[in-house]
Amino acid sequence: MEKKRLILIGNGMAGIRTIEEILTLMPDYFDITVFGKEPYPNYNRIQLSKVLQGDTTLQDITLNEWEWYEANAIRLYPGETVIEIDTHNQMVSTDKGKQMAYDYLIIATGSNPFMLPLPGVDKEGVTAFRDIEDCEKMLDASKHYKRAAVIGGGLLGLEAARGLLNLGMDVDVIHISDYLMERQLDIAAGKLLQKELEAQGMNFWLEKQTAEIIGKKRVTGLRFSDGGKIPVDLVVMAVGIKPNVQLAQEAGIEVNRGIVVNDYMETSVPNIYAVGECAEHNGMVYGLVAPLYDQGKALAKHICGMNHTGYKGSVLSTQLKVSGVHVFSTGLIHETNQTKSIKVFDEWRNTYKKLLIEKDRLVGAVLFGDTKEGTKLLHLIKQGANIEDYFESQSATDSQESTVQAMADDEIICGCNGVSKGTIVSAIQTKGLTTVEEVKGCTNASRSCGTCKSLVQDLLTATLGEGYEANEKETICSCTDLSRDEVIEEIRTKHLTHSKEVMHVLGWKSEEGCSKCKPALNYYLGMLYPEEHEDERESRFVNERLHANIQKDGTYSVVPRMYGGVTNADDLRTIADVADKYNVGMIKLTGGQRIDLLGIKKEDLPNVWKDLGMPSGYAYGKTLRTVKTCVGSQFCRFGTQDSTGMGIQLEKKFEGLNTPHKVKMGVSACPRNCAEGGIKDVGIIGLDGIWEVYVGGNGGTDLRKADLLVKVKTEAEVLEYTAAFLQYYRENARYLERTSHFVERVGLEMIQEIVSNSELRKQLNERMNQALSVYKEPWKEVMESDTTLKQLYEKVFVK
Ligand SMILES: Cc1cc2nc3c(=O)[nH]c(=O)nc-3n(C[C@H](O)[C@H](O)[C@H](O)COP(=O)(O)OP(=O)(O)OC[C@H]3O[C@@H](n4cnc5c(N)ncnc54)[C@H](O)[C@@H]3O)c2cc1C
Ligand SMILES: NC(=O)c1ccc[n+]([C@@H]2O[C@H](COP(=O)([O-])OP(=O)(O)OC[C@H]3O[C@@H](n4cnc5c(N)ncnc54)[C@H](O)[C@@H]3O)[C@@H](O)[C@H]2O)c1
Ligand code: SF4
Ligand code: FES
Repeated sequence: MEKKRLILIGNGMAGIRTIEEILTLMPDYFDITVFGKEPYPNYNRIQLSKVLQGDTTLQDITLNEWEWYEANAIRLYPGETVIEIDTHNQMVSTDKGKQMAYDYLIIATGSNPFMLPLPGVDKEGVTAFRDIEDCEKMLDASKHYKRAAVIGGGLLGLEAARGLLNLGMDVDVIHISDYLMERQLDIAAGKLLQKELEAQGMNFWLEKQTAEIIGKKRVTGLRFSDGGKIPVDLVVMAVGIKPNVQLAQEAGIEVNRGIVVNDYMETSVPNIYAVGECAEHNGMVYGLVAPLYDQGKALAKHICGMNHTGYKGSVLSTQLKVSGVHVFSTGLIHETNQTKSIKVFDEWRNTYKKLLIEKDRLVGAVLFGDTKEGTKLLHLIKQGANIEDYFESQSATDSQESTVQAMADDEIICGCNGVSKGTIVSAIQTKGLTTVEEVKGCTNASRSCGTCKSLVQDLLTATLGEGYEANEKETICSCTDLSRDEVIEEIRTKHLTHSKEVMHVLGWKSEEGCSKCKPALNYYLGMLYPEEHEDERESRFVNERLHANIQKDGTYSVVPRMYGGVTNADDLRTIADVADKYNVGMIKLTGGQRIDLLGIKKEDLPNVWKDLGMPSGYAYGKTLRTVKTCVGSQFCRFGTQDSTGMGIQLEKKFEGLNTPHKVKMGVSACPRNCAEGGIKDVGIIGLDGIWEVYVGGNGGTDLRKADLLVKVKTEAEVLEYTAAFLQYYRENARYLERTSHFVERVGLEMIQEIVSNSELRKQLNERMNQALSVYKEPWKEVMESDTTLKQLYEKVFVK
């Protein structure tokens, strides 16, 4: 049988999902051609926010690799735009002069960002946030400019603003309404959200209309309709989207706001369908993937000739993808004459919940601070459930794991992809799935925004029991299917010594690797072969390459080593002279008892180091940072041991050691613990005649109290046990895993068992000494290399 010719216009999320559904139903029925304006395979547009926020990379957001099109015999024309549809002859024409006939045509052209028609909107530095190109523009601008303005305080604007903050920019958000996300939240939640985002560093201008974008060639500022002005170097327009309907309109297809479709996604012209953000169903145009995927499912069934009831519209739910902020809304947001509401505001926990009820039926919900109930509420609203059903369902306990256990089989776990608990559990059981990645591949759950990932994990745990965690395989990154342990094993057995070699021999999917695997491989190779492996500086993060911390304004900070936090008058005088000579912007004492010189120009760095004549404090690296000490027995009347001396010994021994993540230490001489060892990676407390060694503490975002590893009698033993712990951590932690997470993952008992075994401890110490033996002071090394000086610091160094 001759295959039917199916053409898809738009290689985006809704169109390709429809093709996937069609392939599942009738893999060999159509001869498929896809035209995509963007020069990429189908990627996850949703994740652009995460790319901007630094949580993932552009390489990692591809949904369907080139090989997928090939394997499914799909002819893909990337970077090619369809410019005309001839509905009479059933042909399409492209901007590259191609003409192609179809039996069926699907239009999935998505939306265009709405750009306010302001004077100056075409200036350099003004961008939308819709595609990879926009994302790259922002990433690039953040390297050269400081001040960003986002126009529009909706979902997109706030996610963009968070990304720009993460990129080191100052961010103003200009919003037309009197509170944020007014289309998705009520005023109470909107105000709580504003407070939270202000605490994160965003600056808001509410009830403001932008009147003009100022600047010559490039934007330099914004003028508001009330006459006020603000200076900016980058403007991101996020004031909504417009369905991309021009092509359909010109072809005579019925268009209202979007391309008008019926329940089967049929347009007004036979054999032409529309799906996604460009389609209008029952007067609704949707801008979230969940309804678009439902449309795709309905269209696939229809085009494959299956019996079905068609698409009936969707109940929407939204979540903001900004870390540290939990907001959710679904169904009706605002009270009406017919609704009654339940509102709970917990000022102490900073949470807010509003439920809207119409004739005893739950019709809407807004959550702030705690969104655990989101999926359940969405499900109940979709079902048209009675409010009593909700109260009954609340009898489940608060823990998330028991939340999934208490869910009914038809409850939705992944809102974006419409995947129910029953589907996931059955796939785990019948297909032997053991990881989130496998569940994603098999059911699509967690394939879009990713917010349901933890629920999928809970379902795996609930279904597989204790065995799940042991089974979960986390690959290093999407360049490989191998886990960290597998890669290390292969490096060891095949004696691979360079990252490129590892990627080549182990069949990396991308030749160059990505920002996740490159520094990780460099670390693993250095850890395995400290003497043989030559550090691959180019794969390190910028601060480590330059041996200084880059600051918001593009200058650097310099922190010289100050062993145990002890200094002297000569060193202080030298530091003062350097500060004067190089116009240091600020001299600041750090939390780790050192002196930070801030505001130094990149080209001055080598000369600053030379004039200081002190070793690098490594305030920028994945290595030992500081050893904070208390004054101890020498001066303090409570001191039982020489904590300062002990700290200096530790710092001198372990300085420059490459570790999976930064390592901080603290040494105190009595339980008052003035050096705060309880929140350090290694904390030492001196008591009468003994030293306690604590590990795995953290004082940062994931606050964790350190665990007591061992009690010893001598300073030599402190050094020996610390070395054994650190070497065990170096050899077994994942790259970028802090000791706090490592200790939790591996378990304190296991670590105690290893380091208390004298033979294993001896071996760990030997390997540690080998690693330490190759240490070279980095600032000195840079100053001795003309090539590095020229390549990295751009100015000839005065030797
Ligand atoms: C930064 C960001 C974050 C988001 N976050 C979320 C989220 O968390 N949750 C959520 O549900 N939704 C989110 N969305 C919205 C979601 O991405 C969209 O709803 C979804 O991508 C729409 O899919 P679509 O296929 O209709 O359109 P698109 O994905 O835009 O695909 C349309 C494609 O068609 C191409 N095209 C257009 N005209 C032509 C032509 N004439 N010829 C050939 N090709 C053409 C376009 O270039 C585009 O590649 C987000 C959007 C953005 C921009
Ligand atoms: N987490 C998510 O689900 C997510 C994230 C990003 C984007 N998206 C989707 O992408 C699309 C675009 O998002 P969006 O935030 O641009 O659309 P939106 O329509 O949700 O929000 C636009 C916001 O801009 C404001 N605005 C309008 N005109 C303005 C003006 N002149 N000055 C200042 N503010 C003005 C509006 O009041 C509104 O709050 C939407 O469909 C959205 O659902 C979803
Ligand atoms: S920890 Fe104890 S010994 Fe050290 S400074 Fe504080 S009180 Fe004194
Ligand atoms: S809820 Fe978005 S991917 Fe599952």
